[in-house]
Order: sequence, then structure tokens, then C-alpha cells
Amino acid sequence: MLIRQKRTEGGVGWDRNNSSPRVLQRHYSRAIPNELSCYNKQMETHGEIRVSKFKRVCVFCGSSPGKKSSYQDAAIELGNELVSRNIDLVYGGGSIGLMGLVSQAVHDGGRHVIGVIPKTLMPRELTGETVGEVKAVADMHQRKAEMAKHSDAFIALPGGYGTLEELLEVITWAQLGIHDKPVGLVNVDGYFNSLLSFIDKAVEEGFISPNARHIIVSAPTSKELVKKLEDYVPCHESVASKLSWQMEQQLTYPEEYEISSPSAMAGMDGISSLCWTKSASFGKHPHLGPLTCGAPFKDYFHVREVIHIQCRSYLHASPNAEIKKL
Ligand SMILES: CC(C)=CCNc1ncnc2c1ncn2[C@@H]1O[C@H](COP(=O)(O)O)[C@@H](O)[C@H]1O
Repeated sequence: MLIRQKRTEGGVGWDRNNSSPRVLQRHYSRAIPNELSCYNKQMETHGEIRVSKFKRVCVFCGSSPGKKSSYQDAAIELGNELVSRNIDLVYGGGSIGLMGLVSQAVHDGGRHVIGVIPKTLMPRELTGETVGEVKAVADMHQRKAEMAKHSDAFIALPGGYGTLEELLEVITWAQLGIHDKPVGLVNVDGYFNSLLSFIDKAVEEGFISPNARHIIVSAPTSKELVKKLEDYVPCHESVASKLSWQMEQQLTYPEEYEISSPSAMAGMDGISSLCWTKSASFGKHPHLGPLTCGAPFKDYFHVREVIHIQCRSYLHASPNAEIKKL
């Protein structure tokens, strides 16, 4: 929900832990100086300030610009839309393709930009220069975890495999109840129509529940999409409730876990079930040999990372390749 308010009337803002607006008693310039310093000219003209319930949004998009100029226009438009709502950007880092356009627009508009980039992609000739803050991470898995942790919502623009993978992963996490942050896509010129049709087919065929279908919000323009995301209320039943997930994070995990089947290592579901059921423990895996972890797990992302490291060290190869062989 977007709140419009005359500047002179004091303030209304969002309590991010609460879904209802809260009243800020002091004048804007003292209560929310960052928001004030950056609101755009148009709003200034109308004496309005727009306060979003999102502080930071993560954008997934093509590392290529795409063939049609409408894709590039949409990336710039999304950047401008975030600026107009005083939202900061989290993205995959670099200046190539649509990634470069959206990050430049947000940076030029005076909002903070965080580029989360794996060390292997850091050479400038691979991804170009990142504007704003650069967060270097160990690998692609840690990148996604970091991008998710620092954002209040996710938006996908047109893109290729990387974009689809990132988008589907945050949708899966929402379905599991690992987060309840809104996920949306800007369906520029119907780019995502076939993906949405495929997802509808999966619902028809009984592989996605109708409620989980509603996790994906879509709109043809950034403006409409951000508005829809602001209004989004999760309505799917999650496999593991957010509450139980948060409780798990507070627990100290046993030091030794066993992975009970190759499939438990292969996908998010297996890994997350390790976190919230604690039914499995490292130990001696029938196919993979001994798997141990010296330190207690801290959270879901840590579990995922530890499993990855374990796979690498025991299999001496990419875990995914080895899992496929099993
Ligand atoms: C060596 C090489 C191809 C470098 C490409 N350079 C990249 N630099 C930064 N992030 C990327 C890169 N390629 C893919 N990504 C990640 O995957 C998404 C884009 O992948 P794609 O172009 O849709 O599939 C982005 O959201 C980003 O997080």
C-alpha cells in the first residue's frame, strides 16, 4: 500500500514489522530524513511524499539487454519507480545488460545500491563496474542467500536462465515458508506469458497448489507491479511456517547430521527439511560416506552452505554433478 500525504501535515509511514500504517508524529524532515532528501521532483511539485513499505527491493534481470528496446526501457522505468518510492536496490552486481540499466537508474536517482557479486565474477571484464556498494561473496549460492536476506521484496525483469533460476528459488522459499516477502515479475510485452502458462499447467496437473500460484504477482509495468506488491498478502499454506523457521534459527543444532538420501541433498526441499524437522543428521551416508559438521548450524542459509562445502570436500567435484550420478 502506498501512502500519500501532504508534507505539511506531519507523517504517516510503515512499521515494517506490522502491516498497518503508523503515524510519525514529527515533521518528515526530522522523522525520515533519507526519504525526504530523495523524493522526486514531481512529488515535490504536488507537495506529496510517497512512503513505501519496502526499504530495499531485490531485482533479478538479464545480464543481456535483450533484443527489444522495450526491455531496456522497462529496466530504467523500474529503477525510476524504486527511486520515486524511496526504495533501495539489491541486485547481482555489475553493469552489463538490464542489470546495468536498473542499477544505474537507482544510483542516479540517489538511492542506495548493493551489488552482491561472487568473487569469481568480480573481474571487471566479466560483469563491468558495479555502481554503489559491492558485496563480495564466495559463490552463487551465498549470493542468492545474501540478496534474499537484505531485501523486503523481489522483482524479476526479463532475463535468461540466471533470472529464472533466481526467481523460481525465491518462489520456492516463499512456498516453504522460509520467507513471506512478495515476489513479482514485470511482464514486459508479455515476455513471461509462457512461463505463467506453464505454471498454470502445473496447477491444473496438480503439481502446484492453487494457493501457491498466488505467490507470483505480475503486471505489465513496474508502476502497477510495485503497487500490487505493496498490497500483497500471503495466502498460501507454507510447509514450514515462518514462525517455526524462526524458532529453528534460535535453536542450537546438533553437531552431527546424516543426510538420509541423495534427494535430500539435491534440492531446496531436502535441505530445508534438514533445517526444520531436524530428522536427519550428518553421519555416514550410504552413498557418500561420512559427512560431518564441526560447528552447530546457525540458520537455513548456513545449512545450505555447509552441505555444499561437505559435498565439495567429499566428492571432490560439483555437488550437483555428483548428485545426478547417484
Ligand atoms: C561469465 C559471465 C557469463 C558473466 C555474466 N555476468 C554476470 N554478472 C553478474 N550477475 C550475473 C551474471 N550472469 C548472471 N548473473 C545473475 O543471474 C541473473 C542474470 O542471468 P541471465 O542473464 O538472466 O541468465 C542476474 O540476476 C544475476 O544475479
